[in-house]
Amino acid sequence: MTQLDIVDVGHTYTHGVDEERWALKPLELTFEAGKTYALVGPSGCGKTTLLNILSGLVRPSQGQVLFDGADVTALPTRARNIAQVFQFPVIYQSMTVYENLAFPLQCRRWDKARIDAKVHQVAEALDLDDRLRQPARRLTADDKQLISLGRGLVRDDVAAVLMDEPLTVIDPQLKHSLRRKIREITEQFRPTVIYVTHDQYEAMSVAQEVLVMKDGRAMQQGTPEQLFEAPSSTYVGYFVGSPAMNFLTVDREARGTVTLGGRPLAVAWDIPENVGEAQVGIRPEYVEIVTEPGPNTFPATLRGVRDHGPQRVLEIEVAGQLIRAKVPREDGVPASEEFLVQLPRAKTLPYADGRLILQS
Ligand SMILES: Nc1ncnc2c1ncn2[C@@H]1O[C@H](COP(=O)(O)OP(=O)(O)OP(=O)(O)O)[C@@H](O)[C@H]1O
Repeated sequence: MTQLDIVDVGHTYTHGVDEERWALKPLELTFEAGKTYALVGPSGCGKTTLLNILSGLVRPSQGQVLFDGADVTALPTRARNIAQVFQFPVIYQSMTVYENLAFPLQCRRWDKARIDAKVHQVAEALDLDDRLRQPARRLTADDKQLISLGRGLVRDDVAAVLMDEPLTVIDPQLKHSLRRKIREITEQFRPTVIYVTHDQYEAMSVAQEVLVMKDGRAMQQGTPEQLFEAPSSTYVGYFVGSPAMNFLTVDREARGTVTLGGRPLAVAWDIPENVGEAQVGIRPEYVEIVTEPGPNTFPATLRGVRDHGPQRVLEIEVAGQLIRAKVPREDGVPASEEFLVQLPRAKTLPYADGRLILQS
């Protein structure tokens, strides 16, 4: 496993356009050895461009790519010792599962006994050990994707495993178990993994660190918990979490205090006076339905109810603005359309001009 560094790397597919229009604006990133990272963002945000720069398929317009400190920017893909898992499983159809897993090791001239031990170790982790003698073409798409991943894992010296939307062709009911399996085996084998997806739920469930991208820029990198608890921008707050984070426009009063619909609102930390348009963000999971008035309680009106798996999402109007509360389904629906909500102070974060105000 290898650390990958992106040093001032930027890319444009069209020469001569100004940097604002580059597919990837110059950025610095470190992918630590042995960790799984997800690159997530909407279509066209630059995820594949970044992945292709790491694999060597695209030579960046500027900057350097370092593998354990060595400059690989000019090296082609085959010289980078990476494993790739694509949207569609790429396996040797005419070979058995065993032969597919053994092939990269035969190319490296490992001896038979060592190959055999390694193939069995990886096949067991992938739950494919009972199908080693089967032709690989007979396997289902999710098992074929596991073989693609396994072919990277058998190589102890692989620098990184790059995965590009690997669940695209997987049946929805199998996606959940394949996500879990990928997480388990990357934790066991600890390769450096860069996993591209446009699905924030997939990113949060597979990766230890998630990089949220927008318009060729890295918006925030952090653990799933950091992105959930403290999105650095309203964009990340909307993009990560389901339903999205609530953002409410508030009024600033003297000495950094704020009001919502004319009532005082205590926020996690103070808002300096010199910031732009102020909002507060609160996750639907933290909005509470209460019966007694108290700190940070506001009159609310129920506007809609949606079921969300074992949870229920209440659409609520507070101070003329629509927010969502996510509550356990067994809690039922408030008896009256008019009730009180509480926005717990510690979970109510201040934003100005779309950016989280940093705690001073
Ligand atoms: N070969 C290319 N030639 C010209 N422009 C390209 C090329 N590949 C990508 N782009 C452009 O670069 C930008 C980033 O594209 P990229 O494919 O990296 O985004 P993405 O986040 O991976 O999107 P998707 O999820 O749709 O694949 C987009 O505006 C896209 O149109």
